[in-house]
Amino acid sequence: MGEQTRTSARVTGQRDAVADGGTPPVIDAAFARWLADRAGQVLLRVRDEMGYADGAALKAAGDKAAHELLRTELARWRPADAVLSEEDDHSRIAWQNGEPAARPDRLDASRVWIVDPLDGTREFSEEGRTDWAVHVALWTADCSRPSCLAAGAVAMPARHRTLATDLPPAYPPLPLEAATGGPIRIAASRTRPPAFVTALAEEIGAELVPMGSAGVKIAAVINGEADAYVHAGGQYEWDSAAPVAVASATGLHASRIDGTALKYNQADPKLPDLVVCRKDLAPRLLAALQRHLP
Ligand SMILES: Nc1ncnc2c1ncn2[C@@H]1O[C@H](COP(=O)(O)O)[C@@H](OP(=O)(O)O)[C@H]1O
Ligand SMILES: [Mg+2]
Repeated sequence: MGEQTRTSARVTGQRDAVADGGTPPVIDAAFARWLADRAGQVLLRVRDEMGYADGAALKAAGDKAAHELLRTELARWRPADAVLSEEDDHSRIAWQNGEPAARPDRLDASRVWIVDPLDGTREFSEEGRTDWAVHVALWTADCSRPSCLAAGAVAMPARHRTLATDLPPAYPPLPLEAATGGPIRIAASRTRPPAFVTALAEEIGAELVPMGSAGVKIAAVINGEADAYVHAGGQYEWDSAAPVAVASATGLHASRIDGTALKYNQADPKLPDLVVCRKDLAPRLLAALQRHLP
């Protein structure tokens, strides 16, 4: 290939890249933000184009469009990395007698992107609701960060806000009421709050703040709109990986509700419970949780 051909191929390639959203950042955390934002733009377009008359169709179309965008861009820009996506049937494990029937390749990979193309799917399908998100996290085998999450981004497109580990938000301010032992605010599922969270809130005199999406709830703790997010009874790695990466980078506490570490890229992607809260609240909350473990 002559230099002129090479140059024009480079220019054409650059034009194509710009048309599709440009060349992404090289740094993983900035790439995670870029990717989550791009999927968020796709989701806003799907909402605009379809409207809200058929909620089930809107949910399915949103899940599919965001998943395809993430899969395509990860294959294009991070081809050597493995992916665990909520919407990817192949990434789910078939179990035989309590063992994985086939070991997924990601268990031997050194870098795995754990993505939830649309978290808060129900809220996405309801007109006017902004509590839904795109999650993009990077798990690495070298495990230099909490829970081995090297990078993460949570895009909240309908709020025009993205939180990511490249520019972790400042540690949230300590509200005077909470600092002096007053009521704390616990973000909880608006549609299926675990029964024990209600009991826990009563015991410690906390107020429950209902909202959709695990990512949006953890973002609420990061932003200081809530003091904690407590969940139990079922969830998967993709529901929490990205927001936990950002919360940890911000300086918040994140663990299982029994206080043990959150582990990602496990054979079984179920990760049924977690607590994210300000560090100063963690001892009080974990002690109360011990009395309410489901
Ligand atoms: N008991 C449960 N079992 C499995 N997933 C659950 C769950 N409770 C919540 N989730 C998942 O956690 C995310 C946040 O839920 P909620 O808004 O109710 O707090 C949702 O993700 P998706 O929207 O990606 O499915 C939801 O499906
Ligand atoms: Mg989810």
